[in-house]
Amino acid sequence: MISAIIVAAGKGKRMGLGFNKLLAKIDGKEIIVLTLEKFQNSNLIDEIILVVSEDELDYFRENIVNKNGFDKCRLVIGGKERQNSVYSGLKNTSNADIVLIHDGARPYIDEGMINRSIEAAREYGAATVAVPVVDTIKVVENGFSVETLERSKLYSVQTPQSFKYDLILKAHQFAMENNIVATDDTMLVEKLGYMVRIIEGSYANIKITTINDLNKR
Ligand SMILES: Nc1ccn([C@@H]2O[C@H](COP(=O)(O)OP(=O)(O)OP(=O)(O)O)[C@@H](O)[C@H]2O)c(=O)n1
Ligand SMILES: C[C@](O)(CO)[C@H](O)COP(=O)(O)O
Repeated sequence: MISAIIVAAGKGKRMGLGFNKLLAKIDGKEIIVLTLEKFQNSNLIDEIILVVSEDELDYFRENIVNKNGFDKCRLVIGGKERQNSVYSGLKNTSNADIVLIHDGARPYIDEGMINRSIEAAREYGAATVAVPVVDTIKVVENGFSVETLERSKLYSVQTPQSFKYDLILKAHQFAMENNIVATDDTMLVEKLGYMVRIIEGSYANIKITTINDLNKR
């Protein structure tokens, strides 16, 4: 069983629309619909766990899932932080052996990334799509550069992030027991001492975060 956990329970504060940015439309379709279509149409994905906020559950059920015929999709309620939402999704999969965890805010993923993610999770246990950074990255303290990192070793990490189910569940449980907070899920697996495979993402696979991202392709 291959489950896709799509996290969509955020508030979109940096977008500043006053509502969930995933309901903003690009070319006439909600961002979350563009994302869900990719997984609904994949013949490798058996179920979609869509994680939403409690106050938006009914809206998403009627206007996103039912209206668009996403029959692979089950809705669950997320939490305060992205990490809590992912864990809620993990606890509601149906006997998954592989899970893909994906930001609802990344609508421009393609079938190749989904397929590579599944293959890599099977082979390595943990994987993430990523792209080599193109800017020079510096460590800054008090407004001054204190270190310039070696660019050839730096990657910008995206989603899907894919895992053997038992491993990512153990990693989230370890994080809760040890108050570990992470901005992505592969970091939690690394905290358990496991290696994470880096697989090819795309510079088009942006996370829609601020208003300027709405016009990017
Ligand atoms: N408590 C949360 C926070 C975020 N997310 C989801 O995680 C993805 C990546 O998070 P981000 O881009 O930061 O979305 P927001 O948290 O909504 O943005 P902001 O930080 O600007 O409020 C998004 O699809 C978002 O809906 C979630 O499911 N639950
Ligand atoms: C998971 C992620 O998309 C990897 O780049 C990113 O860390 C999410 O960050 P956010 O602040 O929760 O959007």
